Amino acid sequence: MLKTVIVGASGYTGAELTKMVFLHPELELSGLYVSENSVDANKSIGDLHGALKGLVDLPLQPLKDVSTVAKAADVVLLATAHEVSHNIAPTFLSEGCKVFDLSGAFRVQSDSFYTDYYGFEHQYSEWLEKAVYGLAEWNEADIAKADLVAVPGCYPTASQLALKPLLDAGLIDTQQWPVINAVSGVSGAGRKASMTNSLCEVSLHAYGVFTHRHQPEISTHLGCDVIFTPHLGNFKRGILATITAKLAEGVSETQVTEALEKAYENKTLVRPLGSGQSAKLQSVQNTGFCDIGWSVKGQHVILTSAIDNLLKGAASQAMQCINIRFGFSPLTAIV
Ligand SMILES: NC(=O)C1=CN([C@@H]2O[C@H](COP(=O)(O)OP(=O)(O)OC[C@H]3O[C@@H](n4cnc5c(N)ncnc54)[C@H](OP(=O)(O)O)[C@@H]3O)[C@@H](O)[C@H]2O)C=CC1
Ligand SMILES: CC(=O)N[C@@H](CCC(=O)OP(=O)(O)O)C(=O)O
Repeated sequence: MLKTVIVGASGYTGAELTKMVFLHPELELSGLYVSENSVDANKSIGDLHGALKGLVDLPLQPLKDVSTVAKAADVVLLATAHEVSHNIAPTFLSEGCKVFDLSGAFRVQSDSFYTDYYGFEHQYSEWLEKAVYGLAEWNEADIAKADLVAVPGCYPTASQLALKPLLDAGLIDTQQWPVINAVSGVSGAGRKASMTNSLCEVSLHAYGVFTHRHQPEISTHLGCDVIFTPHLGNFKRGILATITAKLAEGVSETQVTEALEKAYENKTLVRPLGSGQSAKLQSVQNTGFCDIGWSVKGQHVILTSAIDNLLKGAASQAMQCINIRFGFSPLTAIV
């Protein structure tokens, strides 16, 4: 059994991770942590997240000495804000832990990206270079050898899973940048209350127009410029991305269908729905699936991609990466 620690366990993705680690036959939940001065320190996680009550009643321990926690752990899941992950991941790594980071702290291998989009200067270029991007269906070989996995963001997961098969097959005319409009539920903003993510205050609106940090994350990993506009919707969880792209000259609907079906033929967690179908949130909420639908008219394709932001967009994708890294059966603790 691998001793597994979750930092940021009281948050939305932390609670999802806690449940999956509890269910995993090869992982032992050895510690749940929050910040040193957290208002939730020493509370039982089951008292904060009722769904866990009676299953996992471990206390949320204040994270004081990272080195000591690291020495007693094999696997570390960081469900913490970007800068927190950036600050503590290197200590876990230097103690030999395998680290799976849900934040954006190690996703894009460029120092200036962090000053431009995250507001802090990256201090750990060597770890940034070694980090493996955890887009599970596409990066298995590297994930299987990684010490540090940077689990992709939620919008980047939904967007890339739909576009990548078509780009890799050369079916997109990249002179016209694919346009991604995506709507997320408010749990995407985390558990801490604020006016911008209060369910009663949220209407349906775009945000981060031309400035959201997921635009460069998507472009970098796809190797193709995109226009990305996120929207916030007044529902709890899920992301629906609607993507419009221009097809290369002469590409048919059949080629689009074949590329998507071939890419995911042995990948249970990504479900190509078929031509003329639209992905919908209801089918993926509270699951680790990504559903993809598409339609072609003339030289354009419209793809729809739906995921649960907390699961496929974060915690269950992290669990896929753990399963790949340690050679466990791919769906363990997910389905
Ligand atoms: N929500 C989503 O849909 C997605 C989130 N992510 C990323 O995953 C990470 C976690 O997100 P989410 O679960 O939504 O966040 P939450 O805000 O819900 O939870 C954050 C957690 O981190 C803890 N924390 C804060 N500061 C520290 C610290 N210094 N040391 C240890 N623990 C700390 C918080 O507890 P306390 O403050 O009480 O200490 C809490 O447990 C973020 O990086 C986010 O960007 C990625 C994809 C999707
Ligand atoms: C609705 C909402 O606020 N969503 C978050 C994205 C959550 C996510 O994917 O997290 P990373 O920050 O780890 O990339 C946002 O737009 O900032």
